[in-house]
Amino acid sequence: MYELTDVTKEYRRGKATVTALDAVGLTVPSGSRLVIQGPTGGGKSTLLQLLGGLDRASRGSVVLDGTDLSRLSEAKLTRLRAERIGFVFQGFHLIPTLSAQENVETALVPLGLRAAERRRRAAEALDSVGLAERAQHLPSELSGGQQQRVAIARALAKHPQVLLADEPTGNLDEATRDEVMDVLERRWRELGLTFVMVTHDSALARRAERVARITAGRIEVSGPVGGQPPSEAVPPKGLSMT
Ligand SMILES: Nc1ncnc2c1ncn2[C@@H]1O[C@H](COP(=O)(O)OP(=O)(O)OP(=O)(O)O)[C@@H](O)[C@H]1O
Repeated sequence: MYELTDVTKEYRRGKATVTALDAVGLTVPSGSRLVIQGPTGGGKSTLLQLLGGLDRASRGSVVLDGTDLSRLSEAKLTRLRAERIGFVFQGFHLIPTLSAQENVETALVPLGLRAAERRRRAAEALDSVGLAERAQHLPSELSGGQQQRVAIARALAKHPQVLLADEPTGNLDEATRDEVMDVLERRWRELGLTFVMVTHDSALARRAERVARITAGRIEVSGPVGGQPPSEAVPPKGLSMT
């Protein structure tokens, strides 16, 4: 569970100070989904970076399961990110010279797992997003939707508690967008992840239980605080998508 209290983030731009987040308070219960929307420059990506420990708040606290991310040493923050937080971005950020399997394995290197265990987990993660048969393909041999599914497998192979996605369908056409969103939703429910996603897409936001709107650094949240996924909507495990 995330608990944010009075979180302010300021950036220096020359002599000017930009307030990207302004005294934000927010709770995201474990296992729930929150979609973040708002106008460009409102502070959405900044909030996601603070949730992911990629940056630190200027003031206030960002607490994940009792740990204040703004107070952790750099080494502990790096470790926490590697173990507990999966990221998916708009540009898939796959390494072009590595196969899908090798791309997923890279996320497991910081965990100190043996090579055989890395291979097993990466294969399992690719299978879970319907790409078992594409494991040996290079990113250039995969469609955009398949590349994003590799990126999702890479984010989830470490078995994180939290999945953070910044415009994960922003580079995809409508049909592919739904395919990728279906995979994200299914894995969120099956794994009981805490799932926070930034999107401009109102159709995707309508699927969410809670939506936060950030405008000029101020946040407004609509929907129930609990926001647990409805259990009857859980699709069958092992659903295959190729
Ligand atoms: N590294 C930085 N240095 C200086 N200013 C920054 C930096 N990152 C973000 N900002 C500023 O902080 C504000 C919030 O930016 P942020 O990227 O969080 O907005 P956003 O809602 O994600 O926008 P978009 O929808 O365009 O991605 C903007 O005014 C932006 O210019």
